[in-house]
Amino acid sequence: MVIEAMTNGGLAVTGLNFTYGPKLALDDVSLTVPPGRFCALLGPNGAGKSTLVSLLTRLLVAPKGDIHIAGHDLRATPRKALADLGVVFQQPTLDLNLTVRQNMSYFAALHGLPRGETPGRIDAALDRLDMRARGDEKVRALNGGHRRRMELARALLHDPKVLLLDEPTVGLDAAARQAITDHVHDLADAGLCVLWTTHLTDEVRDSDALLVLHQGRIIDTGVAGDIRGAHTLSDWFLARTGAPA
Ligand SMILES: Nc1ncnc2c1ncn2[C@@H]1O[C@H](COP(=O)(O)OP(=O)(O)OP(=O)(O)O)[C@@H](O)[C@H]1O
Repeated sequence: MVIEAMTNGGLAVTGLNFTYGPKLALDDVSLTVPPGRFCALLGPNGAGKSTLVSLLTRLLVAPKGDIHIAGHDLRATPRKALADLGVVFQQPTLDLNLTVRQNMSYFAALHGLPRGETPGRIDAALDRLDMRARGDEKVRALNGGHRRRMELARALLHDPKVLLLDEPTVGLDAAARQAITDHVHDLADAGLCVLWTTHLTDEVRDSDALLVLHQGRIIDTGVAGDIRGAHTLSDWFLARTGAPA
């Protein structure tokens, strides 16, 4: 499974460690997510989710361990690895005074995408999220759910093989949370490798791959429905980590 994820479009992490001074934030973290899989990384506050996201996006560099994105070693070939990674960060990163298309054009330029291809790519990405009709509106005019959906469309603009989302539903109402969760499951069904971090058990489907991160360690890994057994995932998670979800 590790070899498959390393070579054909998935995500593979092996033996990752990270400390903030004396504080051990990640302890020997390994995981694999193959293409076409929605993997939920579930962890209570302080588990180390944001640290892992920072390492996967190279905002931080781990002293120990390896990360392969779509077969590219992030340490040895960071440009190639990051070119295959789409990211939705926890905090929105949109210019509210620009239109949806303008925000996306700027991102396309940052990624070095050919100018001639940009309008077509924007249309395709907006279509995937049912957002084409909103393309010429200023982001300020969109509600929180549509802003997130737009960020998701933007993350797909360069056609990444791996999509990373860091608690992407923070601040959204129930309907918008459901919509964005459904959209990302559809993207995984269409072949994308998805790693979705959350502390909310209701975002995880029984058929999803599940990794449970607690105090910097992966303590459970498997299919969500198998892991929770006869309990609700919420009850199981509370018993396992002591954290309400
Ligand atoms: N800059 C920092 N300096 C020192 N300790 C830090 C720093 N950032 C995070 N930590 C600690 O590292 C551990 C992991 O934090 P991290 O933010 O990665 O967890 P998290 O699962 O993302 O939590 P949350 O859901 O609250 O964002 C926590 O104990 C946290 O207090």
